[in-house]
Amino acid sequence: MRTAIATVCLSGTLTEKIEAIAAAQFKGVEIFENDLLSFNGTPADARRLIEGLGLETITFQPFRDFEGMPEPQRSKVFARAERKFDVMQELGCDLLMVCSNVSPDSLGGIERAAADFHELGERAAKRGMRVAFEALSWGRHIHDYRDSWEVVRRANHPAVGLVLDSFHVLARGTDLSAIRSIPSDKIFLVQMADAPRLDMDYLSWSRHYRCFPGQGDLPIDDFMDVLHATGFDGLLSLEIFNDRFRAGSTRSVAIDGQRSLIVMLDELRRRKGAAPPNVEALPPKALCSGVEFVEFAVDERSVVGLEHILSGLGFQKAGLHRSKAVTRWRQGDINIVVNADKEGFAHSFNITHGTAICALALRVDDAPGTVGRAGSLLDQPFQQPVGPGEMNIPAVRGLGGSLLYFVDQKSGLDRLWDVDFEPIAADDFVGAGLKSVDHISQSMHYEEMLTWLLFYASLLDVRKTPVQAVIDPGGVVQSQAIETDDGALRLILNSSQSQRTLSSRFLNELFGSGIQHIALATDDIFSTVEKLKARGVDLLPIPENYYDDLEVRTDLSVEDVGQLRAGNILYDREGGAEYYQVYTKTLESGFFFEIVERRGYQGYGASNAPIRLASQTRLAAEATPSGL
Ligand SMILES: O=C(O)c1ccc(O)c(O)c1
Ligand SMILES: [Mg+2]
Repeated sequence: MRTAIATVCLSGTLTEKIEAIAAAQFKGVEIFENDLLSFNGTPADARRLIEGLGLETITFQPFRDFEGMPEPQRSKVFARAERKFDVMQELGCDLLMVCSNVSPDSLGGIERAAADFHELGERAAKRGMRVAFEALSWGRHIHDYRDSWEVVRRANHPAVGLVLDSFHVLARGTDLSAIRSIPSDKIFLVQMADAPRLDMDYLSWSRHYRCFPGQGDLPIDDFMDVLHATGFDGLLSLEIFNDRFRAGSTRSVAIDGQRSLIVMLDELRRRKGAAPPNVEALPPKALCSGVEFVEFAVDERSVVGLEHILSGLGFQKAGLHRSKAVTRWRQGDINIVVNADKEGFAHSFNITHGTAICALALRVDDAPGTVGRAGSLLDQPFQQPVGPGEMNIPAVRGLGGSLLYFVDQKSGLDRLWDVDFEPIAADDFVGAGLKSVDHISQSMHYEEMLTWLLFYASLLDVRKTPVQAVIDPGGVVQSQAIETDDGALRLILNSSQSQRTLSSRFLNELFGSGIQHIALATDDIFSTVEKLKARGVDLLPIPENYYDDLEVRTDLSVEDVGQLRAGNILYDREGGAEYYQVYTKTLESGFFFEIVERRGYQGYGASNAPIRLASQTRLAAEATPSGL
């Protein structure tokens, strides 16, 4: 299998795209015609650029509106093809990709199209070239791979082959079984693209929403299984048209592409017990059983405020780091590390971002295996010097330059609290009933959302939930959860295109993407809220109207609603399952805590989010001097 990526996937100029593609360790590239037309140099210059970086141009595309044209257009189309062969010769590319005709002038008929392709094959072969035919899902006469294959079959020419594009095949829900009987040597190119499930016309869906395999909802694995059944071992290339990719980081999107292919082929290997040659076997996805700790980077000033909040929430100072200005705060199964050291990663993070979460540690089944997998997925490993006798906890770089640590039992990494910390005796410790980290909510730039989705989903054994649009007073926030089947790990990714949402404002405050809030779980929200109040914790006030509505919307008694109202507790229900949420007021840095109680409930209270966001926005406006 030779993998490649189309230049159309990436932002930037042709030069930037080619450099990013080479840096992401691709060996092949599809040159999208517009990238060549806008390149300030000859095709031979482009060839030097491409080949100079060790890349090969696997195809030049698209050649449009070719088959089934009546005269005089037909002759013109062939003349145009000859000109493109000239360009390809200079470019060093031997495969022209032709997509099915969309012109209203084109005539239907498989036989007519096959005759056109036979002639094009003759012309290509004379120059040592080949042509490959793709059925666009919105093609005028040909929009089904079974028809494009019939055209190729009847063209009956060694220089004429088929393109299978997973988007066009899967978007239409075409039966995949016919792929099994296509001779693999007639499949000249496979283009891979996933997409979210959207109800819209094929063209708009394809041109704006495609994404890398695994980032969307299409049954990519079914497609790969039938392709595998043909014995296909040829060119497999990513072809993504996506507005976010066009605005995103050229380099990181190229790496995402490579990462998506590595995972997709490894999954194929796992399902089939074998894979096409040259496909590397990865360690399995990490089984994550929870969050071991959350680490805050603070300075001398902010440490006081944070520790005050932590005590208010019922945390106890449980350990002092043996060699650094770092403390462990603990309650139930939750560990919060407060890092005020003047050296090292947390300090640098604090200088750049202010008081913020600089690291997250996950409990996994096999920490060395997880970092091994991360390495194969082109994640960025992280190392910093450790003190004598201290534990070296493996980590990779995560969102916004923060760290993601992995702790396991197998390697003894879970002994870190005894090894690295001097315990502080707990005398009269009474917590607030907080048990575990329920979920962690991260805000990021809109263009990065698919990057981090893939980052987590490629490394960890998690599933993603459908994207929700949440209404903030300043705009719409896209929100997506990534979770383990048992809910031991729940991460929320948030992003918005508006600059005025709290999510975007947090990014500005933090100077980057990061964790905006952590939800902690209790088994008794009412008792926890009582304890927090007694400790003077300021909770986010919720408007009266919300509780009035709860009285009529649910069958909760007036007393029940009164209790919710008194505690500023939000409530949601899914069938018989119930969810309770309460929020601390937002800290200076834009960060806040949430406390939740789940009674069989699996969601995140999406219907309450606009109420909470409006309250937070109102409070933020009151706190900001008007400037008048
Ligand atoms: O959107 C298009 O026109 C287009 C062009 C070339 C392709 O390979 C494709 O899948 C779509
Ligand atoms: Mg295509």
